[in-house]
Amino acid sequence: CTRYVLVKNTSVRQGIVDAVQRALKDPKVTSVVICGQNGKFCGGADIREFAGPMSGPPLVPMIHAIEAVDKPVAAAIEGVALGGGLELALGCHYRIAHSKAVLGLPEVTLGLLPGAGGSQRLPRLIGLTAALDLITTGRHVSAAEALKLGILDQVTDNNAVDLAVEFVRSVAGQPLDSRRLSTLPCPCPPDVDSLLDKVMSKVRQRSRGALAPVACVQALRAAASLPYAQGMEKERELMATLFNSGQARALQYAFFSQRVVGKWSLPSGASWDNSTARTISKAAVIGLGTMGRGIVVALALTGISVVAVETQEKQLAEASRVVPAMLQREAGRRRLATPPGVISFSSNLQDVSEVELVIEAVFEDMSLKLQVFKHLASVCRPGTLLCSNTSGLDIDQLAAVTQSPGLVVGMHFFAPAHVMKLLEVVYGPRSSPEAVATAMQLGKRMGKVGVAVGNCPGFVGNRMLKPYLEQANFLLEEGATPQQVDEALEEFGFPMGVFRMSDLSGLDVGWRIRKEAGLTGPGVESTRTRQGRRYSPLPDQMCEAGRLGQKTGKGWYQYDGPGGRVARSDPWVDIFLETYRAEHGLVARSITPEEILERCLYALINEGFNILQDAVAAGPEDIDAIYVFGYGWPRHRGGPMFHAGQVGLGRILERLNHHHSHPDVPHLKPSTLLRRLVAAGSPPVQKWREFINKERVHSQL
Ligand SMILES: CCCCCCC/C=C/C(=O)SCCNC(=O)CCNC(=O)[C@H](O)C(C)(C)COP(=O)(O)OP(=O)(O)OC[C@H]1O[C@@H](n2cnc3c(N)ncnc32)[C@H](O)[C@@H]1OP(=O)(O)O
Repeated sequence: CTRYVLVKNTSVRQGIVDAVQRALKDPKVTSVVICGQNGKFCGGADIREFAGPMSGPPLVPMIHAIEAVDKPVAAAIEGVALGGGLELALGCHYRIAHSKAVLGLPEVTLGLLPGAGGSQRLPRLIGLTAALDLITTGRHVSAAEALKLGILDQVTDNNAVDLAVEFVRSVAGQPLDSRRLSTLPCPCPPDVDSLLDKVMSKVRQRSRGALAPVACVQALRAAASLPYAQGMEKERELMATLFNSGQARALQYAFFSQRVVGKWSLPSGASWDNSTARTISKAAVIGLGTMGRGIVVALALTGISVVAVETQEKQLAEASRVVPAMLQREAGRRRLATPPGVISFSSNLQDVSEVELVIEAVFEDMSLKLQVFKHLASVCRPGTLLCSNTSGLDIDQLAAVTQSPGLVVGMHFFAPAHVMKLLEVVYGPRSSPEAVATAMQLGKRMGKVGVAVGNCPGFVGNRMLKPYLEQANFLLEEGATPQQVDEALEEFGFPMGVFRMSDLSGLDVGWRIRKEAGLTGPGVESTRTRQGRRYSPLPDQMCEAGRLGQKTGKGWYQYDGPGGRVARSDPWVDIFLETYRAEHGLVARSITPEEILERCLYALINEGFNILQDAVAAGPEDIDAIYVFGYGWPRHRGGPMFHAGQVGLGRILERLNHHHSHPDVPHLKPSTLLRRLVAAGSPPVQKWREFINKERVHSQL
């Protein structure tokens, strides 16, 4: 990393060891201040170095040696003190920070724990309860919060290094024993065991199957119950287990994927570093349903003035009441004092004439969207960027009805739009680099992880979801229950299985799309083959029976009335499935969780390979970021494409071939790209981009 001082970087550690030794030996030095370069204290270990063997002075003894020094040592924290950076500061006797500094122990988000004494020193400094919160969530805290928690001794709006120098001079000669955290007892509440048990069950529930949060609680239990040296031994053991786990590799990959997708590039050669984004200060949102309202809030939170338009009076009145409250709540959650943006509500499309960018968020219906785009093209001043919040419709068709198709892109938000991190920025064949750059930059301002994707039905996320859903329905036909399928997926780490999710989002969403595609509806014959492919009419029949999910109180599960949230299995569904199988001459068989995972996940992964092959996504990181941030793919499994690499591409190919050859499980024909990767010796995921580009040059894809 060029911008942050990283302690695992060998030369930095060696530099600190040498300087401290010089200071110790020099009788003229009475006190020491450790600071970073260029206003940044330390971002922690260099994550890239985790892949190789560690060289140079180890961190743990280095921090211990600093703590043992008999001259006062202060950390002057500017910018960030994260991970190993904060652990270094905890080894110092005093911590002085600038008011804008950010502190934290985010190791858990990288599949690790604070393994340079942080898990043992922090609870001794701020108490077990607060340390459990910071270490198991990895959340960053402001200097003000850190001061309140007791992590910092002083905070300044002026120069933190100057203050630290003045401070350590003032305490030179004073006893340091009480400042050496490793020597202190850990302040614990009286019911320490019950607290630890409670936190353990919370982290297990929150991050199903993730190892690091569990190890963090174990390390903190050691801090609470053991002397420091034994606690350190436990920290070392736990760290060694985590360090070599696939989960740490997956989470570190996810950290870099999130940054890789920001450096977008299009097949045309346009990219983040050769395209100029416009800065937007006034925008409009058309359509104030659930999505539109969330988008208005997300925009307003960035300080952009928003014209919120809804032509239906009732919906407009409701939105005018609900949106300000949503904005207030979200601003509070993000600890923003007052919502900065200004929102004006209108029922007149004419009122968007002065804005720089419009996001259309009307109902997902092409003819309606075309009508809105035509209208916008006539109302907006020339040069206005027109974006559609569509989840899979053709962006180019929308662009075609405007005078400037280059200024049209898709901005696919995920519900709730002011909360969910993912934003697919969809470029059509005519979208200009400027339009893509502006949408990506706007996404970043809204705190989203923006991923630039090509224009095809469903884009990346929903295109991959289709074969996944299809296989889940086929499994019901073959003998599985919705609970069995959901349990296998939830055990894998999804927060919700496919049927529970479908009940939450409403079964009618997919029903409408299938009707538009002519797959179901009046006049369509009720067979298990439609448009030449195996088709399961099960979800259509559920909708026909009025079971639309949570909103009707009944779907794949039953709920306590419409809008109910707690899913309970429903004997009606079992009878429905049995009757269906009998009608179609299907004999239920027993289906294992392994088969469920293979059929659902490998189908989704296979579509991911097709997407890479078609250049709809620039690289596997794009797909993985989409799935982690928008579709609940467990982050500790990196993303579907990373997971494929972990399982082994050869194995995925073999299982897809196996299911594909089964007479009743078509659709799983392995993608050409997957075959070619396997033939090339299954290179690691980080090499796929290069491989694909080479194959494309040689016309092998
Ligand atoms: C017995 C063994 C003992 C070993 C114990 C080791 C214990 C220590 C463990 C750790 O310290 S783990 C690392 C903890 N630190 C972090 O998790 C910080 C991660 N970084 C961030 O949160 C952010 O990057 C930031 C520092 C808050 C800055 O955010 P900003 O938005 O300003 O910039 P970014 O785009 O995120 O980053 C810029 C650039 O820097 C790269 N980078 C950032 N942090 C690291 C890192 N820790 N390691 C490697 N590289 C890092 C990032 O990827 C960007 O690179 P480019 O994309 O520009 O190439």
